[in-house]
Amino acid sequence: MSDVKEQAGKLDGWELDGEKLKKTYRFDKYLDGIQFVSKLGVYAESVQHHPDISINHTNVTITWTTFSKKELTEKDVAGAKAADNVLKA
Ligand SMILES: C[C@H](O)[C@H](O)[C@H]1CNC2=NC(N)=NC(=O)C2=N1
Repeated sequence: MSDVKEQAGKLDGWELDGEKLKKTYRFDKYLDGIQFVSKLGVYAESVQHHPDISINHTNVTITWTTFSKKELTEKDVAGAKAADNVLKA
């Protein structure tokens, strides 16, 4: 297994699915999820690496992959960590 995937496998609550890293965050309130997405969007712009985001009422699913390379990269692992940190901030 690649180094990146080994790192990905150690992340809390993140599911490794092929070349994708996925996690669903569940919020009590709809606008809490929206605020989380907004903050993560600021991060994504700052590093020019953007996750797929699916909002289903109070559940927000974040999927990281590097589409230009069609594979999981260190940027995706960093993005997953950043998403968890955004939640704590
Ligand atoms: C030019 C720009 O940096 C690229 O198009 C970036 C933008 N954000 C990106 N985000 C992700 N997830 N994968 C990419 O390959 C990617 N490419």
